[in-house]
Amino acid sequence: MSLEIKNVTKIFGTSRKGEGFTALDDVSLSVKKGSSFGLVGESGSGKTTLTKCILRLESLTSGTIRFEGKDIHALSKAEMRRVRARLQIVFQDPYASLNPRITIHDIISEPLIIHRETVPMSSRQRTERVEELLLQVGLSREHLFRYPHEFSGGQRQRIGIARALAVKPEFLILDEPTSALDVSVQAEVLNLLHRLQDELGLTYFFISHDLGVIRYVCDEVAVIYRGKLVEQGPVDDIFDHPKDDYTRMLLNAMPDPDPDLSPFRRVE
Ligand SMILES: Nc1ncnc2c1ncn2[C@@H]1O[C@H](COP(=O)(O)OP(=O)(O)OP(=O)(O)O)[C@@H](O)[C@H]1O
Repeated sequence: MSLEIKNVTKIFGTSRKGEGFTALDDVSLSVKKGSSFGLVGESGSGKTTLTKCILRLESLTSGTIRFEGKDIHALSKAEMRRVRARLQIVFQDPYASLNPRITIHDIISEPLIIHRETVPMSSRQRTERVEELLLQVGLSREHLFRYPHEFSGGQRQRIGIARALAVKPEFLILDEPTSALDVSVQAEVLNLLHRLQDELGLTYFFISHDLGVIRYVCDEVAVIYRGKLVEQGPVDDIFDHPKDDYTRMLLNAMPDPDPDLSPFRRVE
């Protein structure tokens, strides 16, 4: 198993009297190596909190999170640094997540510099790696020394993906990676993610409030509502035979439940 989350509870602002806000309530899920696991839920349901707990940016109130068998919240700082190199994140907003003042070369090089102990490289090797990554995500060498404002939203998200792949991670957290993009551009980025998963054997933890995207990308899905997982299982089972009222409500609110009519058709 790549990622195993067991009975995770996160309570914010616990006082001595034990009061607080329960953002995650006894959440358990497992992500198989090489699969795409979708986490779907409306705004405020706890998706970001769970991501932060996986990345150890938030502590847990109780429960465990294991990445490749290692208890993330029990690792030393040095061990956690090594885990972080294998577990990267692509952020929702490709406009906000790229520093406008530095070149694409420097943006994509950043993780290679941060993780230089784990992945030692000369500056020449770094530039070669950045060039290779640009080609991998459908950009080219001539983009190396340009700045983020010279790119479209879809191209910026490709740069964000290249940055996440720089240190050759096994696991990508994709936090609403296409929700800031136009629908036609979303499909391109999703097709790119599919191709990269096949080529590089990546495992995806895909966060979205968009069920169309989840159905297109994921093998398994968990539905989160007010910090609780209300339903989880293979995507087709959950979409075709939802058991929970909240899942049914989400599916009914979906504008286009027929995947054959979806703009997210896979381009082989
Ligand atoms: N540091 C914090 N202190 C107190 N409450 C918090 C904190 N962080 C998040 N919360 C609360 O936890 C709940 C879950 O928030 P979270 O950001 O995880 O939701 P989300 O599903 O990611 O939403 P969105 O899709 O809007 O990003 C929200 O009610 C939020 O107000």
